[in-house]
Parts: sequence; structure tokens; C-alpha cells
Amino acid sequence: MYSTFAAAAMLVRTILNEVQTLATQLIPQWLQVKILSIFGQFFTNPTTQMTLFIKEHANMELNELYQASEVYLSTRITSSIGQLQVSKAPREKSLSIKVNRGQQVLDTFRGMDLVWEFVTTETQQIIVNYEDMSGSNGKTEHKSVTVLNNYLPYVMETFKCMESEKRSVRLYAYGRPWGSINLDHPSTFDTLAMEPELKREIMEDLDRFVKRKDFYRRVGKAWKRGYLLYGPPGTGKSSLVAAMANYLKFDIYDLELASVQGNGGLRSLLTGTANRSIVVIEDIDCSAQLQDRGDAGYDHGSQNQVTLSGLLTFIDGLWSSCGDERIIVFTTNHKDRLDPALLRPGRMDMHIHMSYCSPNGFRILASNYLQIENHRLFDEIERLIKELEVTPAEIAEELMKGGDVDDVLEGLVGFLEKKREKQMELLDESGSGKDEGMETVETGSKGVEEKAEMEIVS
Ligand SMILES: Nc1ncnc2c1ncn2[C@@H]1O[C@H](COP(=O)(O)OP(=O)(O)OP(=O)(O)O)[C@@H](O)[C@H]1O
Ligand SMILES: [Mg+2]
Repeated sequence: MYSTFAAAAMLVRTILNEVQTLATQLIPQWLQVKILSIFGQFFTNPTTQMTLFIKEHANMELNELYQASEVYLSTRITSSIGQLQVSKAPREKSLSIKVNRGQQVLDTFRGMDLVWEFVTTETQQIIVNYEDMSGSNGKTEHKSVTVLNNYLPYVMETFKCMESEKRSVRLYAYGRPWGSINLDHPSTFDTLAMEPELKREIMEDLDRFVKRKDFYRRVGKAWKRGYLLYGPPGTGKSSLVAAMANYLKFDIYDLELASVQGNGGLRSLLTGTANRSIVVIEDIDCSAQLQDRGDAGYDHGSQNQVTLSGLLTFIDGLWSSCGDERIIVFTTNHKDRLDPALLRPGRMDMHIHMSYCSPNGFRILASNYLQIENHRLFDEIERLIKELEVTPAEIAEELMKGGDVDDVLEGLVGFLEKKREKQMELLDESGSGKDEGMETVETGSKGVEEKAEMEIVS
């Protein structure tokens, strides 16, 4: 319950809010500050009202405090709030409830009343008002310090906890601005058909990365990590990215380089991504501009092209000065076609080779799709898999076909045998028997070690 005085103060505050909203739209910022301080003194003495403006973007970058505030306010929804935004995306499991623009949310912190308000101006912003009833006796500064040093960090902390607990990872596809959907990709490290050793190494690398904030600070390096995933189509590169995101609970930004307008566009796009995220650039070899680098310095690219040098400069430079816990992943089907500049030590921290399915990989897929750990046909299937270049995607497709387990596995054997015949025919046609494919069939295997490998570049 508010006292009469508090109710009057509330009215004044409402008037002030109107003035502020108008002021932020029409009047330069330095003048706003002056006007507000005069109004504040005039109307609210001895009560001193303080106002914080939290804009969606600050210096062209996403303002993390804005993001945090939006999430935090959804925890402060009470029956007194008249308007809420309610939505449910097809892939989301629960409703998303947000405070609507223009609505006020009341909060208290260490005996202080705070009033939050979403304001839509030219740029989205949130306003926090709080007042100090003892302003005349010099405690204003004390309360401001509390808000800045304790309350806002508490808002950030609440946001971080909620983010780490959230069950779904968001996938942002490049658009304007980044549009997001919930990533309901079931891929996890458990379901990935990869050599267990490689899987473990990647997970350990990720664990080490997220734990080493202080290390990165101490050695003066940007807290980022780059992975290059290479291998034929259907071997699980995109699935691995989803598994990494699900494992770390990082959001994914899927960047289509072809639609980015020049290095400037790239810069503003990437600075618009949040911390604790993975930026993925798929099929990097297919981006003509990136191969066509020539000797151009990084400022000389055409205005509408993203050059490799622009990209690399960004990776090297911009994330050093802003952004924490960033992961960048490039994928390619043809590592040999990449510009050597991208492969140099220090560019990508790990090169991960995703290759054809191995017997181990098959067992993981069988366990996922059929919930079986063994079967009389396993030996035969594994023998065929060792002889062939067959991708996990091809095997997964066979395992998804309906019927009972025997039917499905017999179908898979048939599929693998047909594939082997085709490969033999191709080899007969090529005649020489000296190409790599012949070697694969004759030796019976490319070697399990070769099928999934990883290099740590630095
Ligand atoms: N290693 C794997 N483990 C589990 N499933 C896999 C694996 N590789 C492929 N799959 C299955 O095949 C589908 C396609 O795989 P994915 O998109 O990850 O391949 P990719 O290597 O990214 O291919 P591309 O080079 O064409 O982008 C996945 O959705 C998944 O069902
Ligand atoms: Mg892919």
C-alpha cells in the first residue's frame, strides 16, 4: 500500500516519465539531462528521482544489460501489470510471457522502490526510475551507488542464471535484424556418431575454454575459440555444431556470408551477436569472394563483398576488444580449397575432420534409432561399413525406415551391398585401380583412426 505522499510522488513520476519520453525523442541528450534535473528538483524536492536509460544498442553493439533487463522483468510480473505479450513459437515447449511496451513494473531492492518501464522510441529502451526520499540529507549518491554496483549486477546475475538453466538453445539466422527460432535440434554429443576419443577431446576442449576466463585475461588474448569442421556432406558437421551449442547452452548465429553487405555489414552483424554464442559460417569454400582474396589489403575489398581478409581481421581484432565467450565455427566440404591464410596456426584453434561412418559410429546410430546394442547382423554390417565410404546421414536414413528391427537392419545390409556394387562398377570403369577409391575397397578400410581425426592447431 502506498501512502498519500507516495501516491503523489507516483503521479509526479508519471508526469516526469511523459516528459522524459518526449525529451528522449525530441531533445539532444545533454539538454535532456539539464531539463530533467531542473524538473526533478522543482517537483520532487526533497524526494530525488533518478533515472537510468537502458538502450537496446550501445555504440552499435547489442547492450547486454537491455537483454538482461527484458528477461529479468519477466520474473517480476504481477497481477498489477495490465498488458503482457504472450506468444508460443511452434518449436517452443512453453509460452513466452513478456511485459508489453509502455507497461510499468515495480520492484524493490534493499528497501528501495524501483519502477521499470519499456519505452519505444526511435531505438528501443528501458527506463528505470528510483527515488530517494532522503535526497536532502546527502544519501542520494549512496542509493545510486547501490543501484549501479548492486542492483544492476543482480539483474545481470539473474539473467545469466536463467540463461544457463534454459532448456532450449536459440538459433539465429541472418536476417535484419537477427531473427531467432528455438533450436530444437536433437543433436547432442550422445547421439553423434563419432569416435568416442574425438568426442571426448572436443568436449574437454569446450570445458577448458569456458573455464578459462582468467587465463585469457591474463595472457591478453580474446576469450574466443575457433573450430574448422571439414569433411564430406552428411558426416555430421552441422550436427556437431548443434551438439556443441546444446552442450554449452550457447545460442547459434548462422551466418550466410553471401547475403552480408561488405566488411562493414559483417562488422555490424557480428557486433550484434550476444556473448556466449557460436557464430557458424557454413560451406566456407563455396563463398567465391573468400577465395578471391588476391593481395588486397583488408580495406580494399569491394564495398559489397566480404573478403577473407575482412573476416580474418574481424576474428583477430574485433572480438579482442568486445565480446566474451565467443566460438566461431567454419564448415567446409573441401579443406584443400581454402585459402591458406585461414589454415595458418592461430586462425582456427582446432581442425576437426568429420568423415565416413565407422563401426563405432554405426553402433551409436543403431542405439539412437533402434534402441539396440547388439544384433546378429551387426558383424556383417560393420564389415561392409569398413569397406565402404558411407556417411552417417545415409545410414541414419536407412535406420529411420519403418518396420521391425530385423527388417530395418536387413534393409541396411541390402543398401550397403548395393553401394559396394556401385563402387566396384565405378572402379572397373575407371580401370586403373590406382585411385583412392580402389585403395579403399582393396584395403577394406580407410582405418578407423583416419575416419575421425582432430588437429589442435594452437
Ligand atoms: N556423425 C553423425 N552422427 C549422427 N547423425 C548424423 C551424423 N552425420 C550425419 N547425421 C545425420 O544426417 C543428417 C545430416 O547431417 P549434417 O547436416 O550434420 O551433415 P553435414 O556434415 O553438415 O553435411 P553438409 O556438408 O551437407 O552440410 C543429420 O541431421 C543427422 O540426422
Ligand atoms: Mg552442414
